Amino acid sequence: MKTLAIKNLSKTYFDAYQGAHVTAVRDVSLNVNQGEFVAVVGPSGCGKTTVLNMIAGFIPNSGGEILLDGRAVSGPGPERGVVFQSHALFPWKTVLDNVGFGPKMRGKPKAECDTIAREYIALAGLSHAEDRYPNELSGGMQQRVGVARALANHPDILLMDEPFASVDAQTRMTLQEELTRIWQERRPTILFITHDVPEAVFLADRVIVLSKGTVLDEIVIDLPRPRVWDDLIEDDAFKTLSARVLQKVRSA
Ligand SMILES: Nc1ncnc2c1ncn2[C@@H]1O[C@H](COP(=O)(O)OP(=O)(O)OP(=O)(O)O)[C@@H](O)[C@H]1O
Repeated sequence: MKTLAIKNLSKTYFDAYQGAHVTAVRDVSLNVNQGEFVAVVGPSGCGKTTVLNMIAGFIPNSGGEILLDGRAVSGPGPERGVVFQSHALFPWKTVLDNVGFGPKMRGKPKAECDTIAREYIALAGLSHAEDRYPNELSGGMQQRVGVARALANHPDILLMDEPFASVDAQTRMTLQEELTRIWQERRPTILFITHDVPEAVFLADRVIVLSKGTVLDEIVIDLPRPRVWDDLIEDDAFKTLSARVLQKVRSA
């Protein structure tokens, strides 16, 4: 069982403007079990991205520990796939080569990279666009490529930092539905950061509310799957859970 276990994690930055240390994350403990979809919500500045960046290994932690499958995280690694708001695709590579980049880096021959890439491109509903370049794609399509590229690496965990924040509301809802479909088909372990409460409740099995750098509450989302907006938007259980999470975030 490949569990992400975070224990008493903390992060202190030196803020050059204030000329002082600021604590961005304090004493955060949380687990994400294999195949689970966990969302972290909280107001701006509560430390969401800092937590994700430490798990990704992009920045060192100041205290506590991060264990993936029992091993301490030190630096970035292919077993942790990351999807950001800005998709960071290679502009000079086609969709096929963007998605096949991870397998290529792992030394796989070109034909195998293409086969793996095509599988995930199809999963993301982009088979018709595999020869296109990123600047020929809409924002929503670019984000789908980012998800496919991360999954093609077969990561133990997918770390997603506000991946749908820069697309329009309609596309965002479609991407949320697609992500839950992909999750149900493949069951990747996902830690999803967002400040959008309905998004967190729609996607996750569990929502963790972060406040001022620490865990305020954890709410189990026991809504049935598959989840589609047409069913949930007026669903009483969805509304009640969203209101509960929102209340926590507002009290944060
Ligand atoms: N490199 C840095 N140097 C100094 N302070 C930082 C740095 N990065 C983040 N901080 C501070 O740490 C705190 C947490 O920031 P973080 O970006 O993790 O929050 P967030 O919850 O992701 O916010 P948002 O939703 O606005 O992205 C904030 O007070 C921020 O100003």
